[in-house]
Amino acid sequence: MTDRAEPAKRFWAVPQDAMITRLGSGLTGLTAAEARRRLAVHGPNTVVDRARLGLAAKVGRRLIEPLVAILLVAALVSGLTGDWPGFAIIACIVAVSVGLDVVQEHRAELAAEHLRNSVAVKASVWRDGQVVMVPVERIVPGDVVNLSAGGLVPADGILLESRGAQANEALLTGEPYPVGKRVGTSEASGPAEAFNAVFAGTAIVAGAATMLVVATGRATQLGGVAASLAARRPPTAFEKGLHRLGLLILRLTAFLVLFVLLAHLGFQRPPLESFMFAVALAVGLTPELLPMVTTVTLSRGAMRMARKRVVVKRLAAIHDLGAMDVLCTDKTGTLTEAKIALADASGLDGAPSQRVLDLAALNAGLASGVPTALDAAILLANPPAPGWCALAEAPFGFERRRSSVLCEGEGQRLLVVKGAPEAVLAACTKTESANGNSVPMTDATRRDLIARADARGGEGFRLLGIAWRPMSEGETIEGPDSEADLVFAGFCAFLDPPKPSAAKAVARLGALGVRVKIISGDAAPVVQHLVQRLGLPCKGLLTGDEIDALDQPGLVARVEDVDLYARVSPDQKRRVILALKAHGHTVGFIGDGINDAPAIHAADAGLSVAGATEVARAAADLILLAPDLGVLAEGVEEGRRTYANIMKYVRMGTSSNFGNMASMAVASLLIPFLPLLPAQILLNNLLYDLSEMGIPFDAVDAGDGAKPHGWDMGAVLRFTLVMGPLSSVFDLATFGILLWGFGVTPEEFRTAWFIESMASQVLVIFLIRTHSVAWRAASPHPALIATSLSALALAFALALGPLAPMLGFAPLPGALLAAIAALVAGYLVAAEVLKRLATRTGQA
Ligand SMILES: Nc1ncnc2c1ncn2[C@@H]1O[C@H](COP(=O)(O)OP(=O)(O)OP(=O)(O)O)[C@@H](O)[C@H]1O
Ligand SMILES: [Mg+2]
Repeated sequence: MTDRAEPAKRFWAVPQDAMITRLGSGLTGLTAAEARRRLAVHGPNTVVDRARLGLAAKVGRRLIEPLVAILLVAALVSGLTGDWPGFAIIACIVAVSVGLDVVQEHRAELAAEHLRNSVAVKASVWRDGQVVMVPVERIVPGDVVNLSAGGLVPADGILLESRGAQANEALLTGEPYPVGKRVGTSEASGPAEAFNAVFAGTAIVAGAATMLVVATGRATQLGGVAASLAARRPPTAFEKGLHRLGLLILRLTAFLVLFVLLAHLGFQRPPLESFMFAVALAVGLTPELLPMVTTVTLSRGAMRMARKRVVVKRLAAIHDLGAMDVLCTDKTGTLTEAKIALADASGLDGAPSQRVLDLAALNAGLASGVPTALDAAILLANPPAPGWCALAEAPFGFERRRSSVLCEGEGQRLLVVKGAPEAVLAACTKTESANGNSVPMTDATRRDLIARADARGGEGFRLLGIAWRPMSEGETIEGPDSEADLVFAGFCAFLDPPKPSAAKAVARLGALGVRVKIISGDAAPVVQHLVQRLGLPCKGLLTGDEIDALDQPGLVARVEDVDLYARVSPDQKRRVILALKAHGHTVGFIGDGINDAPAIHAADAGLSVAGATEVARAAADLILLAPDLGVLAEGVEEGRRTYANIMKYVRMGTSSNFGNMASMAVASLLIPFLPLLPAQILLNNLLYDLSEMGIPFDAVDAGDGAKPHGWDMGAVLRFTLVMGPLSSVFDLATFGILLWGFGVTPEEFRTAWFIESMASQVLVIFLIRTHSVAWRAASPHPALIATSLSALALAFALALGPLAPMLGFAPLPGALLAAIAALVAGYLVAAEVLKRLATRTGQA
C-alpha cells in the first residue's frame, strides 16, 4: 500500500525505468483489458465528483431545506390535531414542489450533460499498442499518453519523451511563463521545479511529449481542493441579484410572519391556529418555484442554443451572454476565413527568394508537434529540403513571438529562426546579401525593413521574418537564449481572406447593443487593413507595447474608447478583458488559440469554437460548433429570452403573490376570524404554483431581446411598489364588500376571497408577461395557457364543488359571484394601465 501512495509524492524522483516497472506498464502503455481493470480500482480520472446525486439524496437534500422542514412540521401538527384536509394539502405541496424540482432539475442536468459530452475533452492514449482517443475520465495510472501543444495534461506523470515541450503551470505554481519539460530524474522537493513531470490541469503550450501516467483524479497534485476552486466561478450579476432578492423576501417573510404571530397571540387568538396561519403565510410568500423556473428556463435555453449549434458548458453563462455588452474577438477564424496561404517569400531586396522559402520550410517542417496554420501554409508551398534533420528547438512562444530550430544537413549546422518581423529583427545583427554573405545590419537597413513589413501589413499581408545563424560542430542550443546575433534573410507573406459574413454579424451584434472589439496577436497594420476591408465600425488602437507601459488603472482609463488591440500577448489579452470588466461591462471573449485561453477564462462569457485548441475549449463556457459570429447574435437573443422569462416569474412573485399575502396578514388582524384557513392558503399557493409552471416555455416581447440586461433591482422594486399596493387596494375593497355589502359568514368570506384571489393572481399573469399592451403582445405559449387555466378551473372546482365542505368552503349566492367577477375585471383593467408605469424602467 505504501508503494502506491509514494509515487503521488515526489514521483519525479523515481527513475523512468523503475517507474515503468512499478506501474506495470511499458513504452507502449497498457492493454485495454488492464486499463478497464485499473479504472475499476482507481475510479474515473476526475477531481469534481461528477457522479450525480442519487434521486433519494436529491429528495433528501430538499426535505431539509428550511421552508420544506417548516411544512413538514406543519403537516405533523395537522395530522396530530386531526386536521386531515390540512395534512393532505401540505403533503401535496411538499410532493409537488420537491417532485417538480427534482424531476425538472434531473432532466435539465441530463440534457446539459449530454450536450457537454459532445464537446468533451479526449486524449491520445496508447492501448493495445495503438494510439486511440480516450475520454480523459477513463485514463488510469500506467497509461502512456501523447501530449501536444494546445492540449491539456490529463493526469500527473513523468515524461518518457519530450520534443521541446513547454507547459504552462500557472494553476499549480502561479508562474505565468511556460516552463521547459524534458526527460530525466529530478531531485526537486516540490512540483514547481520538477522538470521531468507534468501535472493534471496544466497545459502544454509548445512542443510535444509522451507521458507515463502516475496519478489520476483526486490523487493528482491539483486533485483535491485546488482544481475545484479554480473551476468554481464567482456568481454572475444575475445570480447575485436573484440571491439578494431571495434574501430580501426571506427577511420580509420572517418579519411579517413574526409580526402576525405575535399580534394574534396578543389578541388572545388560539396559539395553534395562529401558528398554522403564520406558517401558511410564510409558505405563500416564498417563491419556492424560483430555482425550478431558473433551471428549467436555462436548460431550455441551452437546448434551443444547441439547435443553433452553440453548446453551453456552464448553464448560467446563458445569462452572461444575454447581458453581454462588449464582445472581444481574436482575428483568425472569426473575422477571417482561417484559410491561411503563403503569398510570397522575398529577400532583402524585396525580390522573390527561394532561399528564404527554403529556410522557412526547414523551420516549419523540422519543428516537432502539430504544425500551426502558418507552418502548414509554408510546407504546402515548399517542403523542407531532404537530408536535413532537427537536433534541437526552441518552440514558438507567444511572448517571444519567435520559433527556432537547430538543423543539420548538407554538411552545415544552422539555427533557423522565424517569427513576427520586429521580434526577429530585434535578434538580428547582420543581413544576408544577394551573394549569400552576411554583412552587419545598419540602422537604416533595420528601419527600411520595419517600414517594409508595416507597408505590406497595411496591404493585408501577415508577415513572418526569417533569419539564421551558423552554428559550429557540436554546438547546441538550450532554450531560446541562442536567438541572438542572427542574420536576417527575408520575409514570408501570407494571406488570410476576410470573412464577408463577419461584417453582417458585427452589425447585427451592434444592433443588439453589443460592441465588438478586436484583440489580436497580429501586427497593427494587418488588423487595421482587415477592419477597413470589412467596413467594421472600430476605432482607436492600442498595441501590446503600449499596454505594457500602462499599469492596470491606466489601461482601464484607455479601453473604453479603443476597439482595436494589436500585437497583444496572452496575458495582455486577459488584462484588456479585466479592464473592460472594471468599467462594469459584461464582457465576452471568443478565441481559439492557446494564447486566448487566459482571456476566455477571464471573460464573463468565455467563448470558443469546436475546432479550437483543447485549452481554449476547456476554458470556455460556450462553444460554437460553427465558427460564425452570426450564430452568436442568436445566442445573445436566446440569453435575453431566458432572462425575460425568469423576470416574469420574479415580477409575479413580488407583486400579486406578495400583495395577496400581505393584505391577508393585515386583514387577519382587522377581522375577528381568519380570512383564509391555513390549509386554504396552502391550497391557494399550490394552485398558483401550478399556474406558473408554463412560464419557462413562454415567448418574450420582441423588445426584450434588443438590449443587454443586467440584474436591475430598482426595476424589480419599482414594479413591486406599483403593483403590490394596487393588488392590496382591490383586496381591501373585496374585504369591505364582503363584510359590509353582503354580510357574509366566515366560510362564505373565505370561499369568496379564495376565488377572487386565485382569479386575479392567475389572470394577471397574462398581463404581466409582457411590457406591451397585453392583447398585442406575442401570444402566450400553449403550455402557459394550459397550466394557468387548468389551475384556475381546479380552484373553482375545489371551492364550489363536492369537496368544498371538507376544505371549509361554503356555497356562494350568484350576486356575490357576480360582484367578485366585477372586482377581478376592475383589477385587471387597472393592472393593465398601471403596469406601463411599473415597467417603464431602462427604456426611459
Ligand atoms: N508558428 C509560428 N512561428 C513563428 N511565428 C509565429 C508562429 N505563429 C505565430 N507567429 C507570430 O506570432 C504572432 C501572434 O500569433 P497569432 O497571430 O497566432 O496570434 P493571435 O492573437 O491568435 O492572432 P489572431 O488574432 O489572428 O488569431 C503572429 O502574428 C506571428 O508573427
Ligand atoms: Mg488566434
